[in-house]
Amino acid sequence: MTKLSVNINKIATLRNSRGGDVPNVVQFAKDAQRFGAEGITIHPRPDERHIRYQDARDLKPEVYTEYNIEGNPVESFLKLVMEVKPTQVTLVPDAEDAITSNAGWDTIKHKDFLVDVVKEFKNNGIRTSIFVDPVLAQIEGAKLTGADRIELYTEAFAHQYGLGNKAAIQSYVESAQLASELGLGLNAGHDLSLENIKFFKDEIPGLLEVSIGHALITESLYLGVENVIQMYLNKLK
Ligand SMILES: CC(=O)[C@@H](O)[C@H](O)COP(=O)(O)O
Ligand SMILES: NCC(=O)COP(=O)(O)O
Repeated sequence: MTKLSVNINKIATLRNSRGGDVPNVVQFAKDAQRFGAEGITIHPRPDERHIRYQDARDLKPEVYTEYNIEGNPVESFLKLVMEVKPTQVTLVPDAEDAITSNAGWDTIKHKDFLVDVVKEFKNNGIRTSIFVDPVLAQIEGAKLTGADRIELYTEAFAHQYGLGNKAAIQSYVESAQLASELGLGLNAGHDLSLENIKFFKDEIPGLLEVSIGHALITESLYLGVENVIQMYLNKLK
């Protein structure tokens, strides 16, 4: 059984584009859970260009499924996560100006830093996950940080799958097998979609959770737009 955690960054992006509070991210999270989402993921960035730190606090009492906060553990992020105490924190090594996440951790180079951060989160009862590329040495490194889980960075898989290259799954299968041998839980995310999720899930053993945002919101627009246009036309008769 693989849990679906809905990443609501894009809802905040839409809200911020107009000022005001439409769409309301807390209401969206409540509705997403009502519709079956098994978790809510947010990825606050230091510039707060989509999810804001205050959103993370406002969501806390309303997220009764798994609450997953992702981000680079800079000082302000550490403080926020300690205050909000989500179910899980996913550590992602984003550069400040990155448009979106574009790489997993170098868990070997940053081992000492990650060990300290993971220990602090675990001491506060927060499950920890490390965002990594499907590279065996990096997964061994993630194990040495003391993290509970890894999140496999699936951008490369999604891109190759879209080009018809299903063999791109191989490094993810091997990564999943190693994670299982090492006793690491397995999450995955980035650019997963209705097009590629079934294949990914079927091929990857022990997949505990996927977090999906960009495609899920885009697909929701396309799958909903016909209905909404008809509703407007009915009101304009
Ligand atoms: C870690 C990951 O792959 C996602 O959290 C992704 O980075 C979403 O962030 P943006 O919504 O800022 O693209
Ligand atoms: N951890 C990945 C995530 O939360 C969503 O990434 P994406 O679906 O927006 O690419």
